[in-house]
Amino acid sequence: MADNNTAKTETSGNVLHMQDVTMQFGGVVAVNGLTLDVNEGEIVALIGPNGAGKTTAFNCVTGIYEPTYGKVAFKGETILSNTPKGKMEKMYLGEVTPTSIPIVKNTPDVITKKGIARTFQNIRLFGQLTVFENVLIAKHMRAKQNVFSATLRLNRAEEARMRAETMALLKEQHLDHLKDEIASSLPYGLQRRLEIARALATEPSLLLLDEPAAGMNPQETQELTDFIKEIRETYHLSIFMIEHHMDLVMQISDRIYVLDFGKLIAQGTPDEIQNNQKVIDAYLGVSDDVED
Ligand SMILES: Nc1ncnc2c1ncn2[C@@H]1O[C@H](COP(=O)(O)OP(=O)(O)OP(=O)(O)O)[C@@H](O)[C@H]1O
Repeated sequence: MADNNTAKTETSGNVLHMQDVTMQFGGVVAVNGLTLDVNEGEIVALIGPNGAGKTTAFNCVTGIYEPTYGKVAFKGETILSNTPKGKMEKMYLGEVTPTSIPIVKNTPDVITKKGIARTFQNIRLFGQLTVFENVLIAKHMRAKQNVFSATLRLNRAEEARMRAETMALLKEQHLDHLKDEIASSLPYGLQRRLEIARALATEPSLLLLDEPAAGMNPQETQELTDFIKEIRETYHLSIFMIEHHMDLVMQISDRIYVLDFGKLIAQGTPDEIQNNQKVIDAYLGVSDDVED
């Protein structure tokens, strides 16, 4: 694989490029040679049966995991890149044969500052803080540019600016009337909305949503579908989303990637994916005893 740290990806307007990303835990290859792209302004879904490796793939983009092998580039800059070393060189079970590529490491906070934000499968708000405080903390995260400003108190003007921006964001998200509510006291659907607002506070250009419709009823899911389309336009976002609600996925995705047992088994438009036999088999589970 030709590579260097600053190489631009081939696709113009490419926001996220994952190349041969492999994540191995002991003897389990959770993600196996995953290559995919998210281009500017796209909504791209990553789907697949339970345990297919979707969340692990997200964790490899946001720096929670250091991939065992492969590269992740954001707007043409390699943000994570690794090749098996030491014991893993012998244990490696990935499908792509590793080559010697430069090692690039970045922690999740650095990756967030570069412009990638995410939400989690299990909502991770600061439950005991207010709606306002949850978003303000994310603003602070964006503002802290280095260790000095992170350890010194911010000046009053900057604090006031961040508070004003937090309020403006809550208004845009129609959450301003709830600003003093304790986050954990909100209904589930609103907690999800708040988690997205908090992600937006870091001013991302790529937003990763991990099962945003989990636990929602059909009406809430439809509202969320409209909401995701709306924030893509308002904030000029590219969106990469894991989701099990197929109605939502088929309605809003420009393109879909399908994982099964860590490997990409299909990619295409919603129409192409719906009619793909490999995808249908993966979801239904092909079994030898179905004829009985
Ligand atoms: N930290 C870890 N240590 C060991 N194995 C792990 C770890 N994280 C994930 N796995 C394994 O990797 C595989 C993929 O898990 P992952 O959670 O990424 O799947 P998923 O597609 O997101 O599933 P779901 O749709 O149920 O959320 C599973 O077999 C899982 O048990």
